[in-house]
Amino acid sequence: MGLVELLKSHILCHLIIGYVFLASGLLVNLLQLCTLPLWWFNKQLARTVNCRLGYCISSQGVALLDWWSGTKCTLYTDPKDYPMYGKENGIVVLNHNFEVDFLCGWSFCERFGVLGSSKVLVKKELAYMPVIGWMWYFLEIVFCKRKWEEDRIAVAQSLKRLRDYPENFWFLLFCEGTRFTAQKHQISMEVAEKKGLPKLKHHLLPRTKGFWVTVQNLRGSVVAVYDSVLNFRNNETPTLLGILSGKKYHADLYVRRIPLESIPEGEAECAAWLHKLYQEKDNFQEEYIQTGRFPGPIVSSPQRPWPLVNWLCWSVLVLYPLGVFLVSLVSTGSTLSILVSVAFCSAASLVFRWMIGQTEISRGSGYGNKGNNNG
Ligand SMILES: CCCCC/C=C\C/C=C\CCCCCCCC(=O)SCCNC(=O)CCNC(=O)[C@H](O)C(C)(C)COP(=O)(O)OP(=O)(O)OC[C@H]1O[C@@H](n2cnc3c(N)ncnc32)[C@H](O)[C@@H]1OP(=O)(O)O
Ligand SMILES: CCCCCCCCCCCCCCCCCC(=O)OC[C@@H](O)COP(=O)(O)O
Repeated sequence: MGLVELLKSHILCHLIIGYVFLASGLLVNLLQLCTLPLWWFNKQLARTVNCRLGYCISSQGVALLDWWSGTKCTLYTDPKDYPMYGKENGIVVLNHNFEVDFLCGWSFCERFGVLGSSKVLVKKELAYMPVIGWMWYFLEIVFCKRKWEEDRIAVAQSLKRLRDYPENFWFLLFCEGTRFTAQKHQISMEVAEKKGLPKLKHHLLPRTKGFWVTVQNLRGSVVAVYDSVLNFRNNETPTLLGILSGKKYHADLYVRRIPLESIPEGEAECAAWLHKLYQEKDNFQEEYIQTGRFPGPIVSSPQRPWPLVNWLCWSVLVLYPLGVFLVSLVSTGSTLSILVSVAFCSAASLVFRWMIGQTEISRGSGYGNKGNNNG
């Protein structure tokens, strides 16, 4: 292991990265709070400002993936569709097998200039997470309880609000509703069998209501569905802790652009369309596993330097006062103030570790497990 690798895997580096993320993130949350009065005077300006502020947080995740761990993300897509990416609103339908799929998603959003404005249908539990969850309130992210009876009105209302959004956005949908595990897969295939649907090998059976309600409510504002399939080379299953330790992975993403007008309007027809899409996605995954590649050509989608620049700026901004504080603490501080500072740092480290834990499939919810549809 080289010196740089050793350094990247050192806990002190992780603590510094965690501190920069939490301190800058909470500062940005505070700035977002300050934009509240602006919503009354100029809603569109408030939204644009919040997109920029949100970028300050989510691009740190991209910097971690692209620049710190050096993970490569390769795009397979039709070159004819490529110029449209980032220039129109799209619904992204992605498989949900990996703990860092959201980071790869963010990385592609960044490359196409839609990171600050990117949206997702996300479980309500994540709304309470400091920094990310609080940022999402101001970005008008759509939250769901994964209980259709309670979600149907609220989700439709949140979606309707996005119709006049001033920035181009990608709306991410994990139609499987939860991360892939062997047990959830087995149970969802029992449901598929009962419904007379073909079995899927690499996906859970998609939940169709969220997709239908999204397509219905964003019609006219969203132009296309981006059917996306993500996998990692060498059968790797990357983790956020691995990325934090500087481990390099290689992601491959296949994107297929499907015009929204080709999707049926009726609920049953739309559900059937989605089930067919998942059978095709399953075939693409099988092809990847057999051949190590997705169909179609590789299109170069270069990284931009802005996530790194943003990260360095925030690091200077929050590490400098920390340094000054630590020097004065050591030189003039009482034992009590040193103890209080140590306790505070330990609590912040625990919060950071807890946030990372939210990405871990082994700590995932029981939703989709037997007798626990909504756990
Ligand atoms: C590549 C570019 C990427 C771009 C990235 C862009 C943006 C990035 C932005 C942010 C990144 C951050 C990422 C954060 C990640 C976190 C994401 C999540 O939180 S995923 C979880 C939340 N999302 C969803 O659940 C979406 C999918 N779910 C739905 O659509 C649901 O329908 C619902 C609207 C949530 C409602 O949930 P409910 O449980 O009530 O579902 P249903 O009514 O659909 O369920 C009943 C239905 O399902 C059948 N059933 C029962 N058991 C199962 C089972 N195990 N598997 C499948 N189906 C099952 C049951 O028979 C019912 O069937 P029917 O509909 O016929 O009645
Ligand atoms: C410098 C930059 C540092 C960045 C460090 C980032 C620190 C930690 C940030 C955590 C951010 C987490 C935000 C997204 C969490 C995504 C978790 C996820 O994918 O949710 C799963 C749900 O879909 C389904 O849940 P399950 O039913 O599978 O359970």
